[in-house]
Amino acid sequence: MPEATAVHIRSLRKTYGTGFLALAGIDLDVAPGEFFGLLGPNGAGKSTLINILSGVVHRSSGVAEVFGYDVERQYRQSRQLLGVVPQELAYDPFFTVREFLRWQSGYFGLRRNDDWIDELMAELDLTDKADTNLRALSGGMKRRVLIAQALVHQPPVVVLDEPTAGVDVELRQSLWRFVRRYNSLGHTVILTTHYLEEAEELCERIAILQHGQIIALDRKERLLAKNRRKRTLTLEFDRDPGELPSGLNEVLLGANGNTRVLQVDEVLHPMSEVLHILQGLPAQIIDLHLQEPRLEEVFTDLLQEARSHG
Ligand SMILES: Nc1ncnc2c1ncn2[C@@H]1O[C@H](COP(=O)(O)OP(=O)(O)OP(=O)(O)O)[C@@H](O)[C@H]1O
Repeated sequence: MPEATAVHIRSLRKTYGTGFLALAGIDLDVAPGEFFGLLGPNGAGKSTLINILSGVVHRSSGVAEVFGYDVERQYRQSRQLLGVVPQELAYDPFFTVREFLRWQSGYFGLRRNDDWIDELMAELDLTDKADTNLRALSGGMKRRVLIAQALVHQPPVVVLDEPTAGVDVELRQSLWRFVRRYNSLGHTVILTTHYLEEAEELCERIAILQHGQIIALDRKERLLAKNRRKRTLTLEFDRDPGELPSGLNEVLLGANGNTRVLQVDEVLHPMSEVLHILQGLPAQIIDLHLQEPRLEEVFTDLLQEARSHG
């Protein structure tokens, strides 16, 4: 296997037959062993990008490689190194879970793969469904099978396309435990999700895609820090503080009894200044809570910014 980045993408463009430009020149490198998040609103181009990597969609131009293998010219090699968990099964084969996983192993030229299949089923809590027909499985169980089938050949890169959409909390957490463990073994994980808290919890680096372009790409902490301007300050007073002094009244998000919630901008409202203003009030602060921005807010801000510049 050539020494290379796990996924290497340069000037990648995709125009669909309708003339619609779904990817407008993407540059992206994902390092081996990384847990990478690909975020973006509906229609941003995430699935198009993933489908190009897995050879389902043809690119219009540009470079797309998995460990140095071109996704089209060296399809067999690149596909062997990639496991893709689709949003759903395109078809419902008349197979039991075990048969399906064996059949999928055969696709990758693996004839004796039962040890790994057993391990996968155990890890994904599928063991007691091994002989159940796929058509008889619940949606959640099918999700597990989708993950298992993407990993039958133990690919060094696994791409999960919104794998937890519509999945209950318990299953989501067990899936994440499993994916985390797979990543900790040194495998690369690329995740697309609409659950930002999920990306925030799992991913080391995040790209935000909009209208087929990357509008932000950075380590999660830096993405959060760069946008660490607006923090939410919740104040509890010993009595109703009435109207807040000017300078703070403008950033009041909400008021309830003796509680006031402010959205403070780190630059415009340094905390020392805010506290100084508040000390001038007759009401005393008895509790105070400062919340840093979540990825959710950063995401919304970035999309709005990109829209206003676009
Ligand atoms: N086969 C196709 N023909 C024409 N347009 C397409 C085709 N597939 C996707 N598109 C368009 O390309 C754009 C990007 O779609 P894509 O599915 O890649 O987005 P996405 O980011 O994965 O969205 P979602 O979060 O909804 O899955 C969308 O506007 C979509 O309508």
